[in-house]
Amino acid sequence: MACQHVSRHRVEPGPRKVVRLRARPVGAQLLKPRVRLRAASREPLLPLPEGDLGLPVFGETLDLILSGDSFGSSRRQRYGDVYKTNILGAPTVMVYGEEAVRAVLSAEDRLVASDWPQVTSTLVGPDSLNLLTGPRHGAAKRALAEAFSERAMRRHVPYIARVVQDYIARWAAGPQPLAGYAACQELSQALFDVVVLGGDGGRRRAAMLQELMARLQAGFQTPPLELPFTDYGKAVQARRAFGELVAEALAACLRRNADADADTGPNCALADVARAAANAVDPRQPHQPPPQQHQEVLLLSDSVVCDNMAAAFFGNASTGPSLVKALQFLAASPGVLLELRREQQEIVASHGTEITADVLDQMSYGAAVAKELLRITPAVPAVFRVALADFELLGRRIPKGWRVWCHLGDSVLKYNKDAFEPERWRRHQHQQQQQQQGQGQGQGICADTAQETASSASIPAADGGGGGCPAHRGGQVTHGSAPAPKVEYSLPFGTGVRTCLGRHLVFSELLVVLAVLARGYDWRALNPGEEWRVVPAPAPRDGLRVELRRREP
Ligand code: HEM
Repeated sequence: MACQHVSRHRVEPGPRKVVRLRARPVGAQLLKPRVRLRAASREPLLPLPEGDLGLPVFGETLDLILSGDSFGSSRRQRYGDVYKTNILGAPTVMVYGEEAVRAVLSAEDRLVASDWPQVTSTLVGPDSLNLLTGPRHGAAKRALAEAFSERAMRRHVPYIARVVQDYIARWAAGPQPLAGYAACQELSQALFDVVVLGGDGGRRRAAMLQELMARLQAGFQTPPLELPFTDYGKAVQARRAFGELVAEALAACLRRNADADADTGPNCALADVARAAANAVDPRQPHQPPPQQHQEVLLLSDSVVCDNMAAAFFGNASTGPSLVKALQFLAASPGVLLELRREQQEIVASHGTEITADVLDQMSYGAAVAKELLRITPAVPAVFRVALADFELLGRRIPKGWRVWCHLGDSVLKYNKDAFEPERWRRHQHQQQQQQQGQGQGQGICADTAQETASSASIPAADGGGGGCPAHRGGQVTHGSAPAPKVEYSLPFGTGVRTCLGRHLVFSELLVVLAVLARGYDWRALNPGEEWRVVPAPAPRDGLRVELRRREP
């Protein structure tokens, strides 16, 4: 969803104050704030980024559509990590490179803001995380965070495993070849149903959710003409139907929450949110302590909850494309699959056959594969912002009102040309460990590194960063003696205050899928080199047909 929209913004002419947005070498961020904002500078106007604004009105839109990912790679090569273009009449700055992307995304609400089309308010919701800004966004995110936290997701792992096992067993028993992409989308909806909505995850509900999602997505790609037979009108109806589904699920959750003795398994995320809402004290009522300074209060009314379940539902649309990459890239990499199988054999020998959170913790190779699946052909190639003020980035002036596209990894320029190489994450982890030993534990180690080494299978970085210690991601190591080789950057879940809410869910699902496939199945892709398209959303061009069967014991 993050890449589905285009909107126009007024560009104000003339000289203005420029705020300096520094992209620091990432290692230096361990000690100092990542972005240093200077008071508005009086110095002469900085140059705009290099690049071409193209034809009047159309800009370079046609070129972007026709040349696909070579549009970005050729320009990045020519102009560097920050260049200007014009997409659909809106001057746009393309930003690449971990340092620059992090710098921009950490200036959310001060120098940049999320850039969503107006229909988002109708098709997702005015109180969704996507549209909320500033303290209200922070308040909503805090209220939702626990329900989607790593701790909460650990409880769901056995249930995720049951759904994944059922679906994959059904795929293997069904007609071959299997349409892998559609099957993975259905699986991702079933998992959303179980974990988020508390549904049964059955095929009927998964298909219904997928149908609703297809209509909603189509609504973003057509003129907002709300008639019963237009795509937009159907999308509005789909959003209403989703709202009713959430209302039913919420009522069921409240009944379940009230019946504390019932043994109904773990709360779904919606039930956790409903419970948090019920326990929240309204500080606007008399005799309640006032909210802390600068803390916005956002009571989780039913409509706020519903809008954010819709936001989660949209976010979940990126999961199917990520799961199907497991089928494609493992089929094409027998060595990786062999290593995964070996790891699973060891885990089964020591932990038995059940798949739990503790089992996922043991999947250090599986975690490397999952990170690589998130890195390669990323499901969300870029996130979109608009500049709220003039600011400086890498010596260039980004004018107020311009759109800013932040690309989430080097892999975005290598769709269909990139190498699938989970080993890079093991090398990376090894480097981190060496760094830690060289420096003494706990000294100058960033949170990303600490989290990765605490649990080898843990999700990358609390801010969604995919690469662990930044000192290894930006190329130049700044807190060790010897420079490490340049490592590609990968921020599949974004970074900053808008980091993906569902990242722990996605990572758990990916690990479970890897474990189930490696333990019990053989498969081959009919077209192992099948290319991916990027527009309107990343997906294998022909739906990835695979022949899948249970392994002989
Ligand atoms: C592989 C799957 C996924 C990928 C690659 C992904 C990626 C992202 C990215 C890059 C962002 C940041 C957007 C921005 O900065 O503008 C984001 C935000 C978000 N994601 Fe995900 N996502 C995935 C799955 C999910 C799932 C499963 C959920 C819900 C359960 C979810 C819910 C959200 C929400 C609500 C936001 C908005 C956060 C905010 O604005 O504060 N996502 N996602």
